[in-house]
Amino acid sequence: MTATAVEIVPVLLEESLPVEVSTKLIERGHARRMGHLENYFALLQRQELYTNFQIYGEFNEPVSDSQLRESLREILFKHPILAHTIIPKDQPDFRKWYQSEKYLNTPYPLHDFIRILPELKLSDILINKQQEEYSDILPGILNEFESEKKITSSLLSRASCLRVPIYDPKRPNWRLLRLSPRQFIYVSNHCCSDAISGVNLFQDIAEHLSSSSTSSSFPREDDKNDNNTIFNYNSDWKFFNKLYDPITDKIEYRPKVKALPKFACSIFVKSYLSYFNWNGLPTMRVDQPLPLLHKQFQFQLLEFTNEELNTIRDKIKTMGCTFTPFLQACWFIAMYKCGKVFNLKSWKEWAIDIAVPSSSRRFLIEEDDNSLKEMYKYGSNVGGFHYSYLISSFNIDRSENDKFFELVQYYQDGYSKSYENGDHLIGLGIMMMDGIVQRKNIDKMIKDDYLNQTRAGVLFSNAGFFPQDESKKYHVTDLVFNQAQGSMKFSFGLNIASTNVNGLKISVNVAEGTFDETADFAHLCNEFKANIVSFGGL
Ligand SMILES: CC(=O)SCCNC(=O)CCNC(=O)[C@H](O)C(C)(C)COP(=O)(O)OP(=O)(O)OC[C@H]1O[C@@H](n2cnc3c(N)ncnc32)[C@H](O)[C@@H]1OP(=O)(O)O
Repeated sequence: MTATAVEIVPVLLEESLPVEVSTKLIERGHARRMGHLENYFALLQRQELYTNFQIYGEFNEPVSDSQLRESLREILFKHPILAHTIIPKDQPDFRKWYQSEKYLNTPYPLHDFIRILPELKLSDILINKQQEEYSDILPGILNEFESEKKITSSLLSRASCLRVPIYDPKRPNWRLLRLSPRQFIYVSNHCCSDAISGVNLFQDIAEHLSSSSTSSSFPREDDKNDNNTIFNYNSDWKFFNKLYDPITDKIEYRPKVKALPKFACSIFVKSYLSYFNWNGLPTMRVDQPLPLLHKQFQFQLLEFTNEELNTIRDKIKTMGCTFTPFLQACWFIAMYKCGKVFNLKSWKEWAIDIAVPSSSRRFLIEEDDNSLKEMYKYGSNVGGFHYSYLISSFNIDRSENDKFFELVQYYQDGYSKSYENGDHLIGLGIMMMDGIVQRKNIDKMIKDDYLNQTRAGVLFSNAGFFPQDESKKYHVTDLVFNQAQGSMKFSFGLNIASTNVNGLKISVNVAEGTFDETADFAHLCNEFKANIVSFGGL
């Protein structure tokens, strides 16, 4: 990196507390500064680089507003990270401030504070009750749902444009959208939340409703029992657990110096020897007018029943593999065979990059029980690797089962190694290194890296398999995970989740301009589906 003005401006240490954060709140563990990873997701919002991710969740039974309110009350006391908001820097127009040259040219090694909200009402959570704020987008989503009564590609496409503002003094960084008495969409701007958190919220609501007795564990003061209030901090603060320490305090994301040459090589391959989406539009900020934002990605939802999922799971298990590398191989072969993605004549196009996010909770070291994993079940607790794969290795026909599973095994080995050798954390860990945090403005670094760039490969995000106990009075019957890449430089996005009730759901998206015709994207998705059917033993 070259020397820039960023390096010579003295580090600004914000020693004084913002007015919204008292020492009392900090002592109670109800306010603290964000960690490096939490700050990364906050900067994606303040620099307008990412819209949201969603988890569509369906319950077997209707869930009323009052059931929802009571469940959230219990869950939020236990997991106060769900009740947080971020406190902006003390600037009159703080949104402009975060995008000003002055801010962007100053390193801020101390990140902004989060604190538990002073009060939370169900109407702060339910988008349906925020008609005014969402007037441009909500009617379209609800009308779309009314006509189909189920989750569809075009509904996901609309939902991918929802925004959840950060730095809201009254509302947290997530919302619920009620589609019907049983069907909801969890929408998060990714601040202190990830796909697993969204799934956990649905599962915890079902768990609470299945087990709830008539008396609450957290009695309310009578006058607050207004059918809307979830909590009031002043009267309820004793019920809240402490906010956990940022996961980056528990897990070392920062790479060892000896890992850096390999990382530099991989950047070289990604930059000079890889697939680039020259036809697509360059990446842009996400604060675009809605019609333009809506057009940026095309979506397709692929569905497999639970019986089909079981067959696939059995087949890949007998081959000694897990699900993600299997799907990954099916996808790349489809990209190759559809004939419309790779420019096979270019001497520079050898590889394509793939980023696979993972839950970094796997790296938490439990002392005596599972309490740490339980504590961190909500949060932006992710890692992931970002590799390049040889395009020529994808040339496999559906008749070549052995060759196919050799490729899956190769990916599988890569996964296993990445959990041990630090590859899983290095991409995010680089921006947490002291030399960078102390000397650079991270917002600027990421913004410059993400914006106005040609898109490249694939963001392959598998939230996982979430088995449900169908004997429980309330349980989750369906999950769909969806997001658009925003300014993250990927042309293709796959977001995956499954249950043992309604099976496997894969939301695939492609950036505008990648294909000349809509039919080409449909063809790619059909190839992908046909590969899953064929190699999955269906
Ligand atoms: C907006 C955002 O939040 S982005 C981040 C979202 N993504 C995540 O959080 C990623 C969470 N997932 C993980 O961390 C995963 O471990 C990965 C993606 C790194 C690797 O996945 P895998 O190697 O497929 O599986 P993993 O070892 O976790 O799987 C456990 C089991 O579930 C199976 N499985 C995993 N995903 C699925 C699925 N979608 N459907 C069915 N079964 C699945 C595996 O095959 C494996 O089965 P087995 O125990 O019978 O062998």
